[in-house]
Amino acid sequence: MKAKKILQAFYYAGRGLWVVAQQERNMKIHLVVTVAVLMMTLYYSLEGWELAWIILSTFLVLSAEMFNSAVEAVVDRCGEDYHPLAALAKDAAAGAVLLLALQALIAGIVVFAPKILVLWR
Ligand SMILES: Nc1ncnc2c1ncn2[C@@H]1O[C@H](COP(=O)(O)OP(=O)(O)OP(=O)(O)O)[C@@H](O)[C@H]1O
Repeated sequence: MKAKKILQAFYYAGRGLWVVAQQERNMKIHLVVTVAVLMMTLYYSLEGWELAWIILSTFLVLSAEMFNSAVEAVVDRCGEDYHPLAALAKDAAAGAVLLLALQALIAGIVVFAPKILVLWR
């Protein structure tokens, strides 16, 4: 009985990932970037700490986008009419994604830029 509940929770979580990946344009962009970063990670041999930063940054951005989609859905469920609090909720959630995307960009530059520059020299 308990095992069934746990499996069900995984199913709902997986369904959430699947639906957001299918419906949200920004999540599709994040996933394309994730595949590109994965390919770069396989191409360049990364140190343990570099790999840890890339994996952490990637998962943080994807998770933030999931939360952003959740906030958007809840706000839209509350009503379509304009409300400053609805704007604040959506803008703040989008801001969180932006902050983590910037952090991921910086981590990507710190890790990959030296390796790419070596190839150009
Ligand atoms: N009900 C609302 N009341 C006030 N402002 C809103 C409302 N809905 C959306 N907005 C404003 O419009 C912006 C864009 O909202 P929208 O729901 O289109 O999200 P989005 O970021 O474009 O996401 P997506 O297009 O991926 O669903 C919000 O960040 C917010 O500033």
